Amino acid sequence: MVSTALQGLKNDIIIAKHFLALVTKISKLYTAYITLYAIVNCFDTFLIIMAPKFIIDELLGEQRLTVILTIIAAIIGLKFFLVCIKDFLDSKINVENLRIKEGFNLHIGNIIMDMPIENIEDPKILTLKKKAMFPIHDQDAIKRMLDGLFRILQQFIVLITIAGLLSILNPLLMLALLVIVLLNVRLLKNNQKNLYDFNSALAEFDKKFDYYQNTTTDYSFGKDVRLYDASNLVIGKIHSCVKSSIAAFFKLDRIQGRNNGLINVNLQIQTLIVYLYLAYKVVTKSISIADFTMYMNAANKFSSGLSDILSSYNEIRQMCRYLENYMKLESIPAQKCSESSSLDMKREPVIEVRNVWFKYPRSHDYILKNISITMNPGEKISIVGLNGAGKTTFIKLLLGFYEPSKGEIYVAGKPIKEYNFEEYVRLFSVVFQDSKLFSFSIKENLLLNDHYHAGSNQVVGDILKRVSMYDYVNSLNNGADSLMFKMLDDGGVEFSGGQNQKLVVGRALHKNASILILDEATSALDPVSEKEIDDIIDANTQDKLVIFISHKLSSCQKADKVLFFQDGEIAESGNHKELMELNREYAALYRLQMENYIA
Ligand SMILES: Nc1ncnc2c1ncn2[C@@H]1O[C@H](COP(=O)(O)OP(=O)(O)OP(=O)(O)O)[C@@H](O)[C@H]1O
Repeated sequence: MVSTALQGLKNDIIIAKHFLALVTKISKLYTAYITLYAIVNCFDTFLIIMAPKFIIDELLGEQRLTVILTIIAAIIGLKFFLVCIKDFLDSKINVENLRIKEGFNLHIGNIIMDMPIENIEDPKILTLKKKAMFPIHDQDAIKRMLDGLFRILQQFIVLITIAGLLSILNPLLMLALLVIVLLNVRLLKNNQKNLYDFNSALAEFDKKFDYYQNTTTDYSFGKDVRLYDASNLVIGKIHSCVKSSIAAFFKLDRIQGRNNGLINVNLQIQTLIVYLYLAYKVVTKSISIADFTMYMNAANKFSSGLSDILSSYNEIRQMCRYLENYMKLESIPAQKCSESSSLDMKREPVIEVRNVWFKYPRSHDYILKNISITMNPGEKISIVGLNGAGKTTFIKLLLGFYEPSKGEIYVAGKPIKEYNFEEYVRLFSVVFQDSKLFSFSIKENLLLNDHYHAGSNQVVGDILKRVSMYDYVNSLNNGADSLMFKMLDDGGVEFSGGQNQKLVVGRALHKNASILILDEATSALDPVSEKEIDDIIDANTQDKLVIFISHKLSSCQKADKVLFFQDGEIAESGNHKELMELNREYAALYRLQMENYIA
């Protein structure tokens, strides 16, 4: 039991130290301001305890007007000085607190951007992200933890002084105060445990609520919601989510209310004990009226100080529980590992897929089964198959987003996992059907990090010409500097699905990587644009390995190799002619598609 408690304490110290170090890295001044605040608060407390004694002593003693006025002036002056310092520190701490929040946002953003894609798709990681960010955004966890640490420091100084004062009067009185404080701490601890459980449950509700809410406001969902009359279903899900979170809130409120009531009763009992004891001391002339006031203040400050230390500690523990999730998220290794070997640029990036099996994390069934294939530079490879056959999954493995469950993929003679990820993905230009454009300018979207470079306007012009968008973009008021989409600015430009896809293809061609992957890249294009883009791709990728996934089997005719995926396996492979002669599934599907076109 004791060792578990010690282990818990050790854990909390590690967490607190970690966050203190992170905070100091973001803002060096924050800890300095908050320490100064704690020291000023100590002075304030001593002033509250001692000041009345001096006045009352003089009032009940010699009653010298000048002395009384001097004491009052000194107290007011000192109090004013302390308040000014506290106000000054408060404003500084608030500013630094904002800086720290932003710093943590940036930190978490970097962690997520560096995370392997498989983690970003993982619902458990999404919940962990929610749980990690919730306390920082909604609970002010960092500030509360640091406040707690410095409150403990402050109260510790105060308590040692008061404990000495009260022990001289009567050690038993101190013991009684200690017992009541401990009872209250237990109740507070119970409150905090319930609050933690509640907030953990709330993160789950929040994740669902955000998703459902998004379906009501996101334009891309909006179309389907209206067309398929799904609004009742979505609203029903929001209602049930809200109902569950309200029920959890009521439960929390009931427990907190009961505990807070008991804490108040204990506090009243404590006040009664101290009043009775000090009154007895005054009646028996053991202490003066001024001493009565001073001891009364000291006793109040002692119990409130001790409660504060213990509740601060509980608060720190609770914040540590919250922040553990943040540390768990931080501990997820980034996609790249720096000691990985470099790509040998002199070697041709031949891809050899050797007996690869794959299932998604936490899934039972293999999505890819015993895939083996070699792909050489300059080859045009078409991957086809019915929905769900595993085509995109295969691409995700090639890109190193996921590692095979069994088998290995070699590129330029080395397993993918031995490469530095950032360097490895430079080999690929990829266009997915749902590739994203950002709400940035057209130029930034096309060039990304290269948009700062000199001559970037010329480069953008060339890209736009290649994808037949030059005239259209030039006709816009701000040309290639026009902001895309209206999310951030009403003046943003909204392109059609096909135009967006042309820009995505332009971005991929500009990257000029050795391997081009097109996953249904031209599915949103009209026949004229599709032919244009196909020609552009053909003209720009002569020496490159091009892998394209398409449901239009006619596109396979120009491929050097067609891989027909069926239930996660390469069921047929060869060129179009060979597969037609084989006269199996591919040939049947091809004929079916041709008949449909003719019909
Ligand atoms: N992130 C994921 N987690 C778990 N299963 C997944 C995930 N992504 C895809 N799957 C499953 O893997 C299987 C293959 O999906 P994949 O997207 O690779 O098929 P596809 O051949 O590209 O299909 P389509 O032609 O419809 O695009 C599907 O059954 C799908 O449900």
